[in-house]
Amino acid sequence: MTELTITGLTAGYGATRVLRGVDLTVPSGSLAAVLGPSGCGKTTLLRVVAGFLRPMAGEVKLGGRVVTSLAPERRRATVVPQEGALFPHLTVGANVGYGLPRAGRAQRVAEMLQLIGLAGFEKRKPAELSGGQQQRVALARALAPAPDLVLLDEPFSALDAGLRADLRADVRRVLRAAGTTALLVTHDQDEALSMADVVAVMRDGVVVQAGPPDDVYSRPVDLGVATFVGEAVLLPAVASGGSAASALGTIDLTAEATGSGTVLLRPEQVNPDLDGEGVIAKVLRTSFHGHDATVTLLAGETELVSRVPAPLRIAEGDNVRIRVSGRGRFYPAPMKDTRSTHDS
Ligand SMILES: Nc1ncnc2c1ncn2[C@@H]1O[C@H](COP(=O)(O)OP(=O)(O)OP(=O)(O)O)[C@@H](O)[C@H]1O
Repeated sequence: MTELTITGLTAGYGATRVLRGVDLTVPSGSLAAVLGPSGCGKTTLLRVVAGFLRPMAGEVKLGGRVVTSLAPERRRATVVPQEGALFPHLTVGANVGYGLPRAGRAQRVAEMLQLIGLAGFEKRKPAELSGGQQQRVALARALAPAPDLVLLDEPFSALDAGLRADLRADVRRVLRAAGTTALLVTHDQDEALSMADVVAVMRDGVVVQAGPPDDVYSRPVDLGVATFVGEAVLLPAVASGGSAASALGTIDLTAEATGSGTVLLRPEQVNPDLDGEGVIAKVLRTSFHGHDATVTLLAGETELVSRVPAPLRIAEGDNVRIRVSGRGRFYPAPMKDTRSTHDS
C-alpha cells in the first residue's frame, strides 16, 4: 500500500508546456480519477507518473520514495492502456505471467485470473475473448507483479455502454481487493464519479479541484468545474444574506453572500409540477432516459434543465410551477450565458 504524491509538476513536449504545476495526493489504496476535457493534459500526467516522460520541474513520490528520475521499470508502477494492450500471439496465461519470475508464476497467474473472474481461461488467445474480458486480462497483467501503483488510461473507452458499467464495477472491486493505489485517466464524468475515491478535475494543465466525488459535485470551486462535473443550472442572481433573487424566485443559499453573481443548482433540485406555488415556466422539451427524464424549461427569459423521476406527468407545451429543493451555491462571478448547461 503506497501513497502517490505529485507536487508542482510541470511537463510538456519541446518548448510547449502541457502541465503547469500539478499537485495531487492519492492516499494509499485509493483510486483517483483524473477528469478533464480533451487536451488538458491527463495522458501527459499519466506518462510522467509512469516514467515515460521526464518533467521539466516538480516531483513524483510513491510511498515516500522520490521516483521522478527513475526509469519506468524501477517505479513499481504498471499501466493498463486503452486497448490492444495484450500480446495477440500469447495465451491469456502467458500474457498475465509476462515478466514474472518463473518460480511461483503459474500460481500467481491462476490467482490473478480468479480475481478478475476468468479462472480457466489460461489457454485462450486474446482474439477468443470479448473486449471486456480482454481489458480484465490487461488489468490482471498490470496487477500480477503486485505493483505499488496502477495507472489506467481510459481503459473502457473502446467498450459499449452496458459492458463499460459492468467492467467499472469489476475493476473497482479488483483494485480494492488488491489494495493497490490507482490513478485513472478519463474524460467520462460518470466513470469518475462512480468509481473514484478522489476525483481530480484538470483544466489547462493544472488540477483545479480534487476531493471525494460528492464534494466535487456538491461543492465545485468555480463555475467551470460546476459545468464540467455533472449538469448545471446557472441562474443570474442577486444575493443578500442567506438567499438570492433569481428567475426562479428566492433561492436559499449554502452560505451568506452579497451582490450580483450566479446561483448553481443541479437539475434534480428543479421540480416542475402542474400545480403548486412556484414561478411559472413553459415546458420546451422532454427527454426520457428510462429511470428518469430531463425537462427543458423556460422561466421568463431563462432556459434551464430539470431532472425528474419517471414516469413523467408533464408534456411539451405545458405551463408548470417550479419548486426548488435544497440550497443553491452562489458564485460572485459574472455570467456570460443565461442558459443552463449540459455536460460537456
Ligand atoms: N507526443 C506529443 N508531442 C507533442 N505534443 C503532444 C504530444 N502528446 C500530446 N501532446 C499535446 O499535449 C496536449 C495534452 O495532451 P494529452 O494527451 O495529455 O491530453 P488529454 O487530456 O489526455 O487529452 P485526451 O482526453 O484527448 O486524451 C495536447 O495539446 C496534445 O496535442
